[in-house]
Amino acid sequence: MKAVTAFAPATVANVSCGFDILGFAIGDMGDRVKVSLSDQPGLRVVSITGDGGRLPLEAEKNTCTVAIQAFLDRLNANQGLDISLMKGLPLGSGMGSSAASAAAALMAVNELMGTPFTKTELVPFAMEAERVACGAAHADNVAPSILGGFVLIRDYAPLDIVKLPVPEGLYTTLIHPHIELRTADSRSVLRRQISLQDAVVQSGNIAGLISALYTSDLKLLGRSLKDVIAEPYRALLIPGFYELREAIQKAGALGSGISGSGPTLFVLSESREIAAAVAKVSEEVYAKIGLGVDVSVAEVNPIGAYVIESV
Ligand SMILES: Nc1ncnc2c1ncn2[C@@H]1O[C@H](COP(=O)(O)OP(=O)(O)OP(=O)(O)O)[C@@H](O)[C@H]1O
Ligand SMILES: N[C@@H](CCO)C(=O)O
Repeated sequence: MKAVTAFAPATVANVSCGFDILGFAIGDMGDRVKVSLSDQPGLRVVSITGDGGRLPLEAEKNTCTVAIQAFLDRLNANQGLDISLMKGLPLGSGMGSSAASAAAALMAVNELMGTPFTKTELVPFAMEAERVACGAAHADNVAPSILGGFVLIRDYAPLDIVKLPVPEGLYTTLIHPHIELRTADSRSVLRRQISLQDAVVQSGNIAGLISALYTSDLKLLGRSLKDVIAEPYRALLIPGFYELREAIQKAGALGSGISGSGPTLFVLSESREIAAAVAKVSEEVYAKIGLGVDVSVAEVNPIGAYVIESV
């Protein structure tokens, strides 16, 4: 039976000031999904590795199968499919774990079915998976995971996705303290209303960030990494957040923020050396706090999801 395997990378959603509307794909860590044609009707998750046995096998709960079901529904198709998921990302980390599974699954099934959709057209199917994973159909992880690079979701109704330029010489340090934060939980601490003053501050920073990407002005990019909407509430859920931020600034970073809904922090730097220095001070801060941490340095992933093998 024909089978296709695809990969989709980790993502940094929000990029500080762009709550639910900005994200970028990062590095070469991600999830792999194999989708095989089957004689049996319906969708089956036949195996999951790398998740410590924690992810659901039920088709209506796993983000791979939820996304594929939305894809098949749009085609009015009811092809039986077997799905194998190889998790490469930690759950509840803020690195777009649920999104990477959905994005890889869609790349694979799209290839298997003769590529009826463009990459951009796959995004709404992956958003349905996010709705199941965290209660909100946000696109700022799934869109960059599928498309690569920096992506703006200008509007959700109707969906308007804009690919943004990736400036050269940008390095990201990802700091993942060993706690787990469910996106649904870190969305529940947010305020439903914001003040006019905060709206003005946030708009200025989003505009600054977009401008910085087009002009490759890395200092402006760093200055624009400010979030007055989500970070003040989510920072309280991340041990050592303010201490870490101070150490990061002293190490010479351009700026930093919470990756997606946390607990991972992303830090942007203009050289690999500074990004490595940020990694070192982060390990020191967490050693002092007594909490384990994984730290890595990566560049923006410009490609996004891709097909690895079609047999
Ligand atoms: N294939 C899957 N991969 C990952 N998570 C999945 C998958 N299928 C279902 N889920 C559910 O999604 C939730 C994990 O998503 P969550 O949004 O908390 O983490 P994340 O994707 O790493 O974070 P973030 O969206 O902040 O980047 C878990 O509750 C998990 O059960
Ligand atoms: N924009 C989403 C991203 C989750 O990774 C949030 O901040 O809740």
